[in-house]
Amino acid sequence: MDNAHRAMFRTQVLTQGLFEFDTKEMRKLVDGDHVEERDWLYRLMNGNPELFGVKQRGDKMFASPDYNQSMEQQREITMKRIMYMSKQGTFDGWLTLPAHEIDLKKFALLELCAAFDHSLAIKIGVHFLLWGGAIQFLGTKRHHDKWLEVTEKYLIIGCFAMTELGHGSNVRGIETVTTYDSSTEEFVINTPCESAQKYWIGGAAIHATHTVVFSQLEINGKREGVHAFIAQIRDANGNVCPHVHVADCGNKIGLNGVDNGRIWFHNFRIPRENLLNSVADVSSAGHYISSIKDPDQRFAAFMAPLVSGRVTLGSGAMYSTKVGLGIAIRYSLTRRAFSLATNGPEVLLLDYPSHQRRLLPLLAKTYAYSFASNFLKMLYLKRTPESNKIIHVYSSAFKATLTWHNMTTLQECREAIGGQGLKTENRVGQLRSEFDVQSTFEGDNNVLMQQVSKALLSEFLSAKKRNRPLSRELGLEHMDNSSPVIPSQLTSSILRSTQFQTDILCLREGDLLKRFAEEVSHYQAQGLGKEHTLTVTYQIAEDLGKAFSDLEIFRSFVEVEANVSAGDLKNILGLLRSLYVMITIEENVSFLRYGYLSTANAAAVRKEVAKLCAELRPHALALVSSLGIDDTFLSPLAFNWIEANSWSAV
Ligand SMILES: Cc1cc2nc3c(=O)[nH]c(=O)nc-3n(C[C@H](O)[C@H](O)[C@H](O)COP(=O)(O)OP(=O)(O)OC[C@H]3O[C@@H](n4cnc5c(N)ncnc54)[C@H](O)[C@@H]3O)c2cc1C
Repeated sequence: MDNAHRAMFRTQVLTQGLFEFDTKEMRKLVDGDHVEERDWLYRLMNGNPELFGVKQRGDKMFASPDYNQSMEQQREITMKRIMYMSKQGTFDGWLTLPAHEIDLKKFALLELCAAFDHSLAIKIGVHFLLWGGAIQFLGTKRHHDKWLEVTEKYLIIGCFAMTELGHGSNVRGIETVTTYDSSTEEFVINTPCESAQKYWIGGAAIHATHTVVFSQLEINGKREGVHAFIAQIRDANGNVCPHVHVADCGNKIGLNGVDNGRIWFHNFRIPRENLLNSVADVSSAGHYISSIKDPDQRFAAFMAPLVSGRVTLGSGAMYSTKVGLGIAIRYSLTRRAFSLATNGPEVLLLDYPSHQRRLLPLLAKTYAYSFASNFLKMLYLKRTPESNKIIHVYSSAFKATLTWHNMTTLQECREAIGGQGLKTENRVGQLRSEFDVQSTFEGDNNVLMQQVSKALLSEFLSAKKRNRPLSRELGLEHMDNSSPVIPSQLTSSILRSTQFQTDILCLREGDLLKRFAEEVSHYQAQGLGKEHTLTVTYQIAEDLGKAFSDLEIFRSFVEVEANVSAGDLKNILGLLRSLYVMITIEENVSFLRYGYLSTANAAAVRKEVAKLCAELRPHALALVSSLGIDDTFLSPLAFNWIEANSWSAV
């Protein structure tokens, strides 16, 4: 490489800002916890070049799966990586230590796995969080003693069979049926029709030896609703057990390292003890017993294992978003295109205001969403039986918002790096395919958002009926006061104030919740049933779900900032928060639709977005360096891409 090119990579990447903040301190805020353990896992992966695809490109090393391998090869190497990580102690204590000691570490390491490869994270997640979580949350001592340790050591491999061909989001509608035979004290599981075949079950096609089967329980001809059972589907030699049929779901648009499969059961018998019985049990004589009498509450209790999955999907999505932004923003600091004057130097991509507008708001959102995801993990960690409903609302809203953001960001990053985005080596486009599935699994995003609005409505109506204050846990207490008033003329300093930002987001949420309640009551007065009413009011419900999510994400940002003392770090956080709020307002038409902003004020917000982007531009490199992604997980495009593409490197 000639000297001119060398200088290009040295000087442009080191563009200095007006002030400098401590990138290590920022990383601690973004990661939230277990920074050293995350670095330990980076070292573990980078230390096994063959298994983790670590290769030299130019003057740097990069670790990445080879997505050009066949589906079979990708599955095999994913399993090998897991077994290697297991041997190195990565999963020690994941199911046997008390939750408050291990959960955050578990989540931290899963985030790292997601940044390396989604299949790796999902395959581990299915085994530990879905299968293992079902045993933990739905089982009792007899199941914990028998299954948790062997699961943690990978002596068995678990999967989670909930979805069927005919029913996904509507779990209550599943058709697999389990009856009880008191003469042998066994349950008998059956797939009564083709739409009842279990579908998409991660691990079922090849590796899983055991599964949790979700099924309708029928006792003495009476349907007791969905229950969960343990079933061994393969023997120690990997042969499928009698009375079970398994088929492969085949190639997917991404996530081919996970062996998703289909399962049918034909008079498949399991011992009575295999019913996961923390919620309900069947006596040896065949009597159904449950301390939860309300079928709705009983069903909700069976959905508990899905919550931890939702918590980690959001945080894992943020990690792959950071990889995309790390690559695209670093590239935009070294790549030039066109000059603004004849014979003038070509302009760096990130010096174009339009390029800043494409990437920097996504970066600000990623900071905001990372703080929100850390908040959610703490909420989950401190859970009590009473807080389950609240966690369900937050995890649903954040899972949807964060995974949607992940897709938008990866697509924008793929376009921002131009033609290089097509090269699998550059990761961004591939990550987009690998993570696409997140918006529909572990709760379809649209369905989850409906549940958020429903929960807010039910809290609002219940508080009104009982004449009590609105829930602080859901952050609705602001509605007990009069609605905030937005200044008629918004200046830059007002727009950047936390007071204005709080007011506008609260105004929107409060107003939408009241409008939603009014619309629902209007339709009910016309004689429409409760469920039907909720389907025709979907537009306002959709706006409300987003409003709740945006406000709570903003609040988690403010909380992080409050714990940082005055100085450069706080200054940069202030800019990021303001950009997060401005872009949220700019992108959501609801602020104009319902009149929370005048058109003049909406124009002021738009101008502020551009101003904030320009102010953040000098900090772009420091901001992506603080995201906690090891250089090896980026791609040659993020560094010296000329060297990596030189003739000598071919
Ligand atoms: C790669 C992969 C791995 C998976 N792994 C597992 C696994 O290990 N175990 C497991 O049990 N499952 C697994 N799943 C299944 C996954 O959880 C389901 O795909 C998901 O729950 C959605 O169900 P569905 O595909 O039947 O879609 P549906 O629920 O039928 O949804 C289809 C569409 O209808 C919309 N819709 C649904 N209900 C409503 C409504 N009330 N109002 C308006 N619109 C609605 C949805 O928004 C969606 O756009 C996996 C799926 C994939 C693709």
